[in-house]
Amino acid sequence: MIFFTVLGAGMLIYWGVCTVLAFVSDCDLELFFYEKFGKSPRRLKGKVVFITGASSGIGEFTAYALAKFGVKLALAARRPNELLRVKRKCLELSNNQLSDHDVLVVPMDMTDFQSHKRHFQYAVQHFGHVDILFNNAGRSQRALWENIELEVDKQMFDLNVFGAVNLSRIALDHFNRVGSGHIAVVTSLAGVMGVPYSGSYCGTKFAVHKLPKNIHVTLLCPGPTFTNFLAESFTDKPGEKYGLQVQPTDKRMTADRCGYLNAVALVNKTKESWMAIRPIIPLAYMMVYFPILSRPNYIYKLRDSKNDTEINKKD
Ligand SMILES: NC(=O)c1ccc[n+]([C@@H]2O[C@H](COP(=O)([O-])OP(=O)(O)OC[C@H]3O[C@@H](n4cnc5c(N)ncnc54)[C@H](O)[C@@H]3O)[C@@H](O)[C@H]2O)c1
Repeated sequence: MIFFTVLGAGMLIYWGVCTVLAFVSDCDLELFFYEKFGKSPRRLKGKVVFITGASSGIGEFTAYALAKFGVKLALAARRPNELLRVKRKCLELSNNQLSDHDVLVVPMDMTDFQSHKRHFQYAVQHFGHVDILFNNAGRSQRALWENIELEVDKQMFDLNVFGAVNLSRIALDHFNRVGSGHIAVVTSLAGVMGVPYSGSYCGTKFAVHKLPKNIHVTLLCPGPTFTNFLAESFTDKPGEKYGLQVQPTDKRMTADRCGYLNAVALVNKTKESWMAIRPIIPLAYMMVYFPILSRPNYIYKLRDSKNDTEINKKD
């Protein structure tokens, strides 16, 4: 009995501290601690990181955050010109820590699974090895779940889930051979708690939270971030893009800040890190610790049972 009382009190204190700190910080308690007192991303200098979706948004800014600390990079995405632009900026930001040879451009489509091995091997041959695979390429969605055509679900799972799964298996084979390695996956807070109008997207993000963990895996869960995300989002129809540009007045984390927090999470090898502007993190803590709050059915039931009582009273 005493054991459970102490355990309960401990959990309440932990939850309280997390929630209070989350109101003053833009990330979860563990990442908040590591940013202040943990290892600096400087320690990643000389490591090789393979980043997918490096041509824009979170992938691009994570590449910049790492380049500033002298991390060697394989930049993968579909558009070679955009990757070359990111490469030039990485070299500039590295302040002479990186040479042209240290930033490799790898044009590839994540849904062309047959090509994954060839592209990953290209980076391995170029650098001699890869230390970290940073699975980031992905697209969101804006659509009412009941209207989504199955083809859209399939395309989304191909990109957000099977692309990362297939490439991670190839990387794992390499990591097993060289005896070390680290896989990171940019999922989302939408993989921690459901968000409206993004049914299949949440499904893809929850799915990658369940990757097997026989190697160190870091799950990175950003909330809303300034990127091309909404412009590129799937809708309910195959081939359509949502096409909404985020506005400077929108409340979102900058991709620059998100990229830096990703670098902190990588060097400190966190298991799961959340990052978002206030007050999304305390909300996430509440949803995770009190999941009943995220079940609208429960609220409806409460309302219905109140109505029933009132009807019964009238009867
Ligand atoms: N922006 C947000 O608010 C937000 C929030 C949570 C999670 N995320 C996640 O962050 C990741 C990056 O998204 P972003 O916000 O930077 O969006 P973005 O559209 O700016 O970047 C997506 C990147 O993925 C690449 N990509 C898309 N399809 C590809 C394909 N078939 N093959 C290879 N590369 C492909 C794009 O070229 C681009 O480089 C995604 O996994 C997304 O789910 C974003």
